Amino acid sequence: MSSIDLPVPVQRFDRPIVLVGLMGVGKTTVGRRLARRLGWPFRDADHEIEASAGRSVSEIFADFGETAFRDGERKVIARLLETGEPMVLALGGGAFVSEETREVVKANALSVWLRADLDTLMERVSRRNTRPLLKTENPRAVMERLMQERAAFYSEADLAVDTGDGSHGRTVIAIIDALAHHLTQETSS
Ligand SMILES: Nc1ncnc2c1ncn2[C@@H]1O[C@H](COP(=O)(O)OP(=O)(O)OP(=O)(O)O)[C@@H](O)[C@H]1O
Ligand SMILES: O=C(O)C1=C[C@@H](O)[C@@H](O)[C@H](O)C1
Ligand SMILES: [Mg+2]
Repeated sequence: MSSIDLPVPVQRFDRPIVLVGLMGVGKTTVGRRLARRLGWPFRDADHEIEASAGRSVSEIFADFGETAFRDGERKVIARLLETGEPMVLALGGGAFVSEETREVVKANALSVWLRADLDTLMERVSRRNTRPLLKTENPRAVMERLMQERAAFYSEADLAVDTGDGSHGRTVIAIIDALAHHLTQETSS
């Protein structure tokens, strides 16, 4: 499929698209596919921090602490979005909690909150043991708490898309449909 098959408002859209949401919801894997579908570059805030620190996210948490990770996260996201280049950018799960990051995203990009229920999230995060916040006795309780604490921040995103229990491909289509709808409403208002 080429970009010509995309809805016209989406073909014309040229601002960065930022994916937000909880760990395991699909920001990285869906974001990469969405970028491919749009013919745009894909960036992932976690991967950018890892590349600049020369360490994994878990190692950064262990060696420098969460506060240092959050500082680096804010800087990386601001630097990526300052360029104004069209890209799909997957944020780390906690990045949108920062007011500074929410402001940078609002000024430079369109944001999409990817959602899933607790059971789906726990099933998805169980596939890889790379998330320092979930290396605890009761990761489900941590996820449930983060879900409650962060909902108000995520709800500031421009769009919300349920990832359901379907495939990555279906989520990409749902994002493109929601974007087309949003852009059509924006131009008619
Ligand atoms: N829509 C989907 N349907 C089915 N499986 C999915 C879907 N989205 C993501 N997954 C799977 O869930 C797992 C977690 O996805 P991913 O790593 O993209 O999450 P993330 O939001 O980037 O998490 P983190 O915030 O920890 O980086 C992966 O195994 C991925 O293949
Ligand atoms: O939800 C979070 O706070 C996190 C999500 C991941 O993407 C990483 O940024 C890190 O593991 C922290
Ligand atoms: Mg990710």
